[in-house]
Amino acid sequence: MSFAVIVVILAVFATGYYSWLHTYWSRKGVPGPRGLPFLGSFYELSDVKNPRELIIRRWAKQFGKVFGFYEGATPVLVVGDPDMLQELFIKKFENFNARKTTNYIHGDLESEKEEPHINVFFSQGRRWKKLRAVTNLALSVKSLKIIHDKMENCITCMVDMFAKYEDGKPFNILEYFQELTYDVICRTGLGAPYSNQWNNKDLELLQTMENVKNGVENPPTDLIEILLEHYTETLKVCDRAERIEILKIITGCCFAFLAAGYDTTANTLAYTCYMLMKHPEKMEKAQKEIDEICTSDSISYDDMSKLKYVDAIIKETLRLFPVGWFACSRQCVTPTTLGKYYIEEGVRIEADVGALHLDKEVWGEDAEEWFDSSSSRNVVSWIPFGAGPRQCVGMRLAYSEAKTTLAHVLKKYTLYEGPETEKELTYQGCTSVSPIKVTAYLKRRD
Ligand code: HEM
Repeated sequence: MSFAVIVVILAVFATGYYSWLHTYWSRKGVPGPRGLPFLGSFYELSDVKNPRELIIRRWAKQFGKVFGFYEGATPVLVVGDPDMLQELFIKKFENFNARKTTNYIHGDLESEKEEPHINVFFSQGRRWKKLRAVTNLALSVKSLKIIHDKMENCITCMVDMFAKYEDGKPFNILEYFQELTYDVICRTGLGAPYSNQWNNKDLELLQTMENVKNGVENPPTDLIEILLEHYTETLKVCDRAERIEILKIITGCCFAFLAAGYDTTANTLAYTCYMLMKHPEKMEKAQKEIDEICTSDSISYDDMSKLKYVDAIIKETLRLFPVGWFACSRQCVTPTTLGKYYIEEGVRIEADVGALHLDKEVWGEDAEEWFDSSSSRNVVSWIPFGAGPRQCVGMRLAYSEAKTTLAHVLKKYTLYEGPETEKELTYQGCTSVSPIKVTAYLKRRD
């Protein structure tokens, strides 16, 4: 048999096998797009100019609350049904404790001898439990109170820069929030010594790395130091291998904070300001609350915690613009059923956060409106931070940062919509989606 004939036979077999793999969902009676041979919908969902979330929204309209597609040969189930999501995130957490990911890139996600890039976001099983415990500690209320002043300092730096727009010039407020949230993570998380907004090429982390080597003597002032303090006693007595393990855990945490906490919070702030500009009466109500509670120049952690109306508008913004949608996923680690479907190991599940947050059965006929508060009977009908034991560990930091920022901005300025403000937002990004621009105008209040 000639070489060419062997190649043709192999190609036919491979195509047949992959086509059969792509009948996984239809064999279970689940609708959905089959996509391209071999690739499934992988290619379509990786187009930066055509955000993934918009494609999922289109498919949901076509196929309903539960549908399946393929990433290469791997089946992915998209679920917008609250009861099935409750099973996925909470009741059957042990069967679905892994995040949907591509093991080819991230290596062994569970063992203690994993490759170095593993962090709490990607890990699974025992490894995740260990990393999550450390991350919980770093982002506890106690830690947030420790870092509050530094965070507030980054915010006032940003608000000071707004002075150049007091003459009514339009500006892209999203860019400022991106600079801010990056700055906040660098200063409160990674040990950068001062604010470096709009000039952050050289993040001075060397001092922190020295601290990592030596252990810290003074009380901690940022998240790296809080983690180091946690390990101080162990670092004094442990051997080199353990020390390296601890360093890997700390750098993994820092990487996760940076990757997960930067764009998400910046986008949330930009969307909230956009909605406030469209609803000046709600901005006024927020300003009234801020004026009543935040009576001194500085806004303390306790003042921030009392801002109930500001809290409600952020939550409601996250319902309409669920910026962390891409992260709301799981992978099956032990076969089980989900709803009426039997799910094998390795199958990936994504929550259809967009459909869930706009579900008229849950939110009413006017689900697409921006209300003053988000409340629903079902615990998994509002999941901008995910749900269950793997819910976003940075949620409290995100709220505290977003609320303190809004309070400082709105205490000093009124934002308003002008001729260049986007009538409709346009989006970019593939996995995580951001508005391209949010053009704001501001007016000093005093
Ligand atoms: C508005 C801002 C934010 C949103 C909407 C958001 C959303 C999410 C979502 C949806 C998940 C997945 C949850 C799940 O699987 O159930 C997640 C996980 C995570 N987020 Fe956030 N996040 C935000 C801010 C932050 C911040 C500020 C940090 C840290 C500095 C952070 C750190 C993490 C980490 C480490 C995980 C992985 C948790 C785990 O797997 O155990 N996030 N986030």
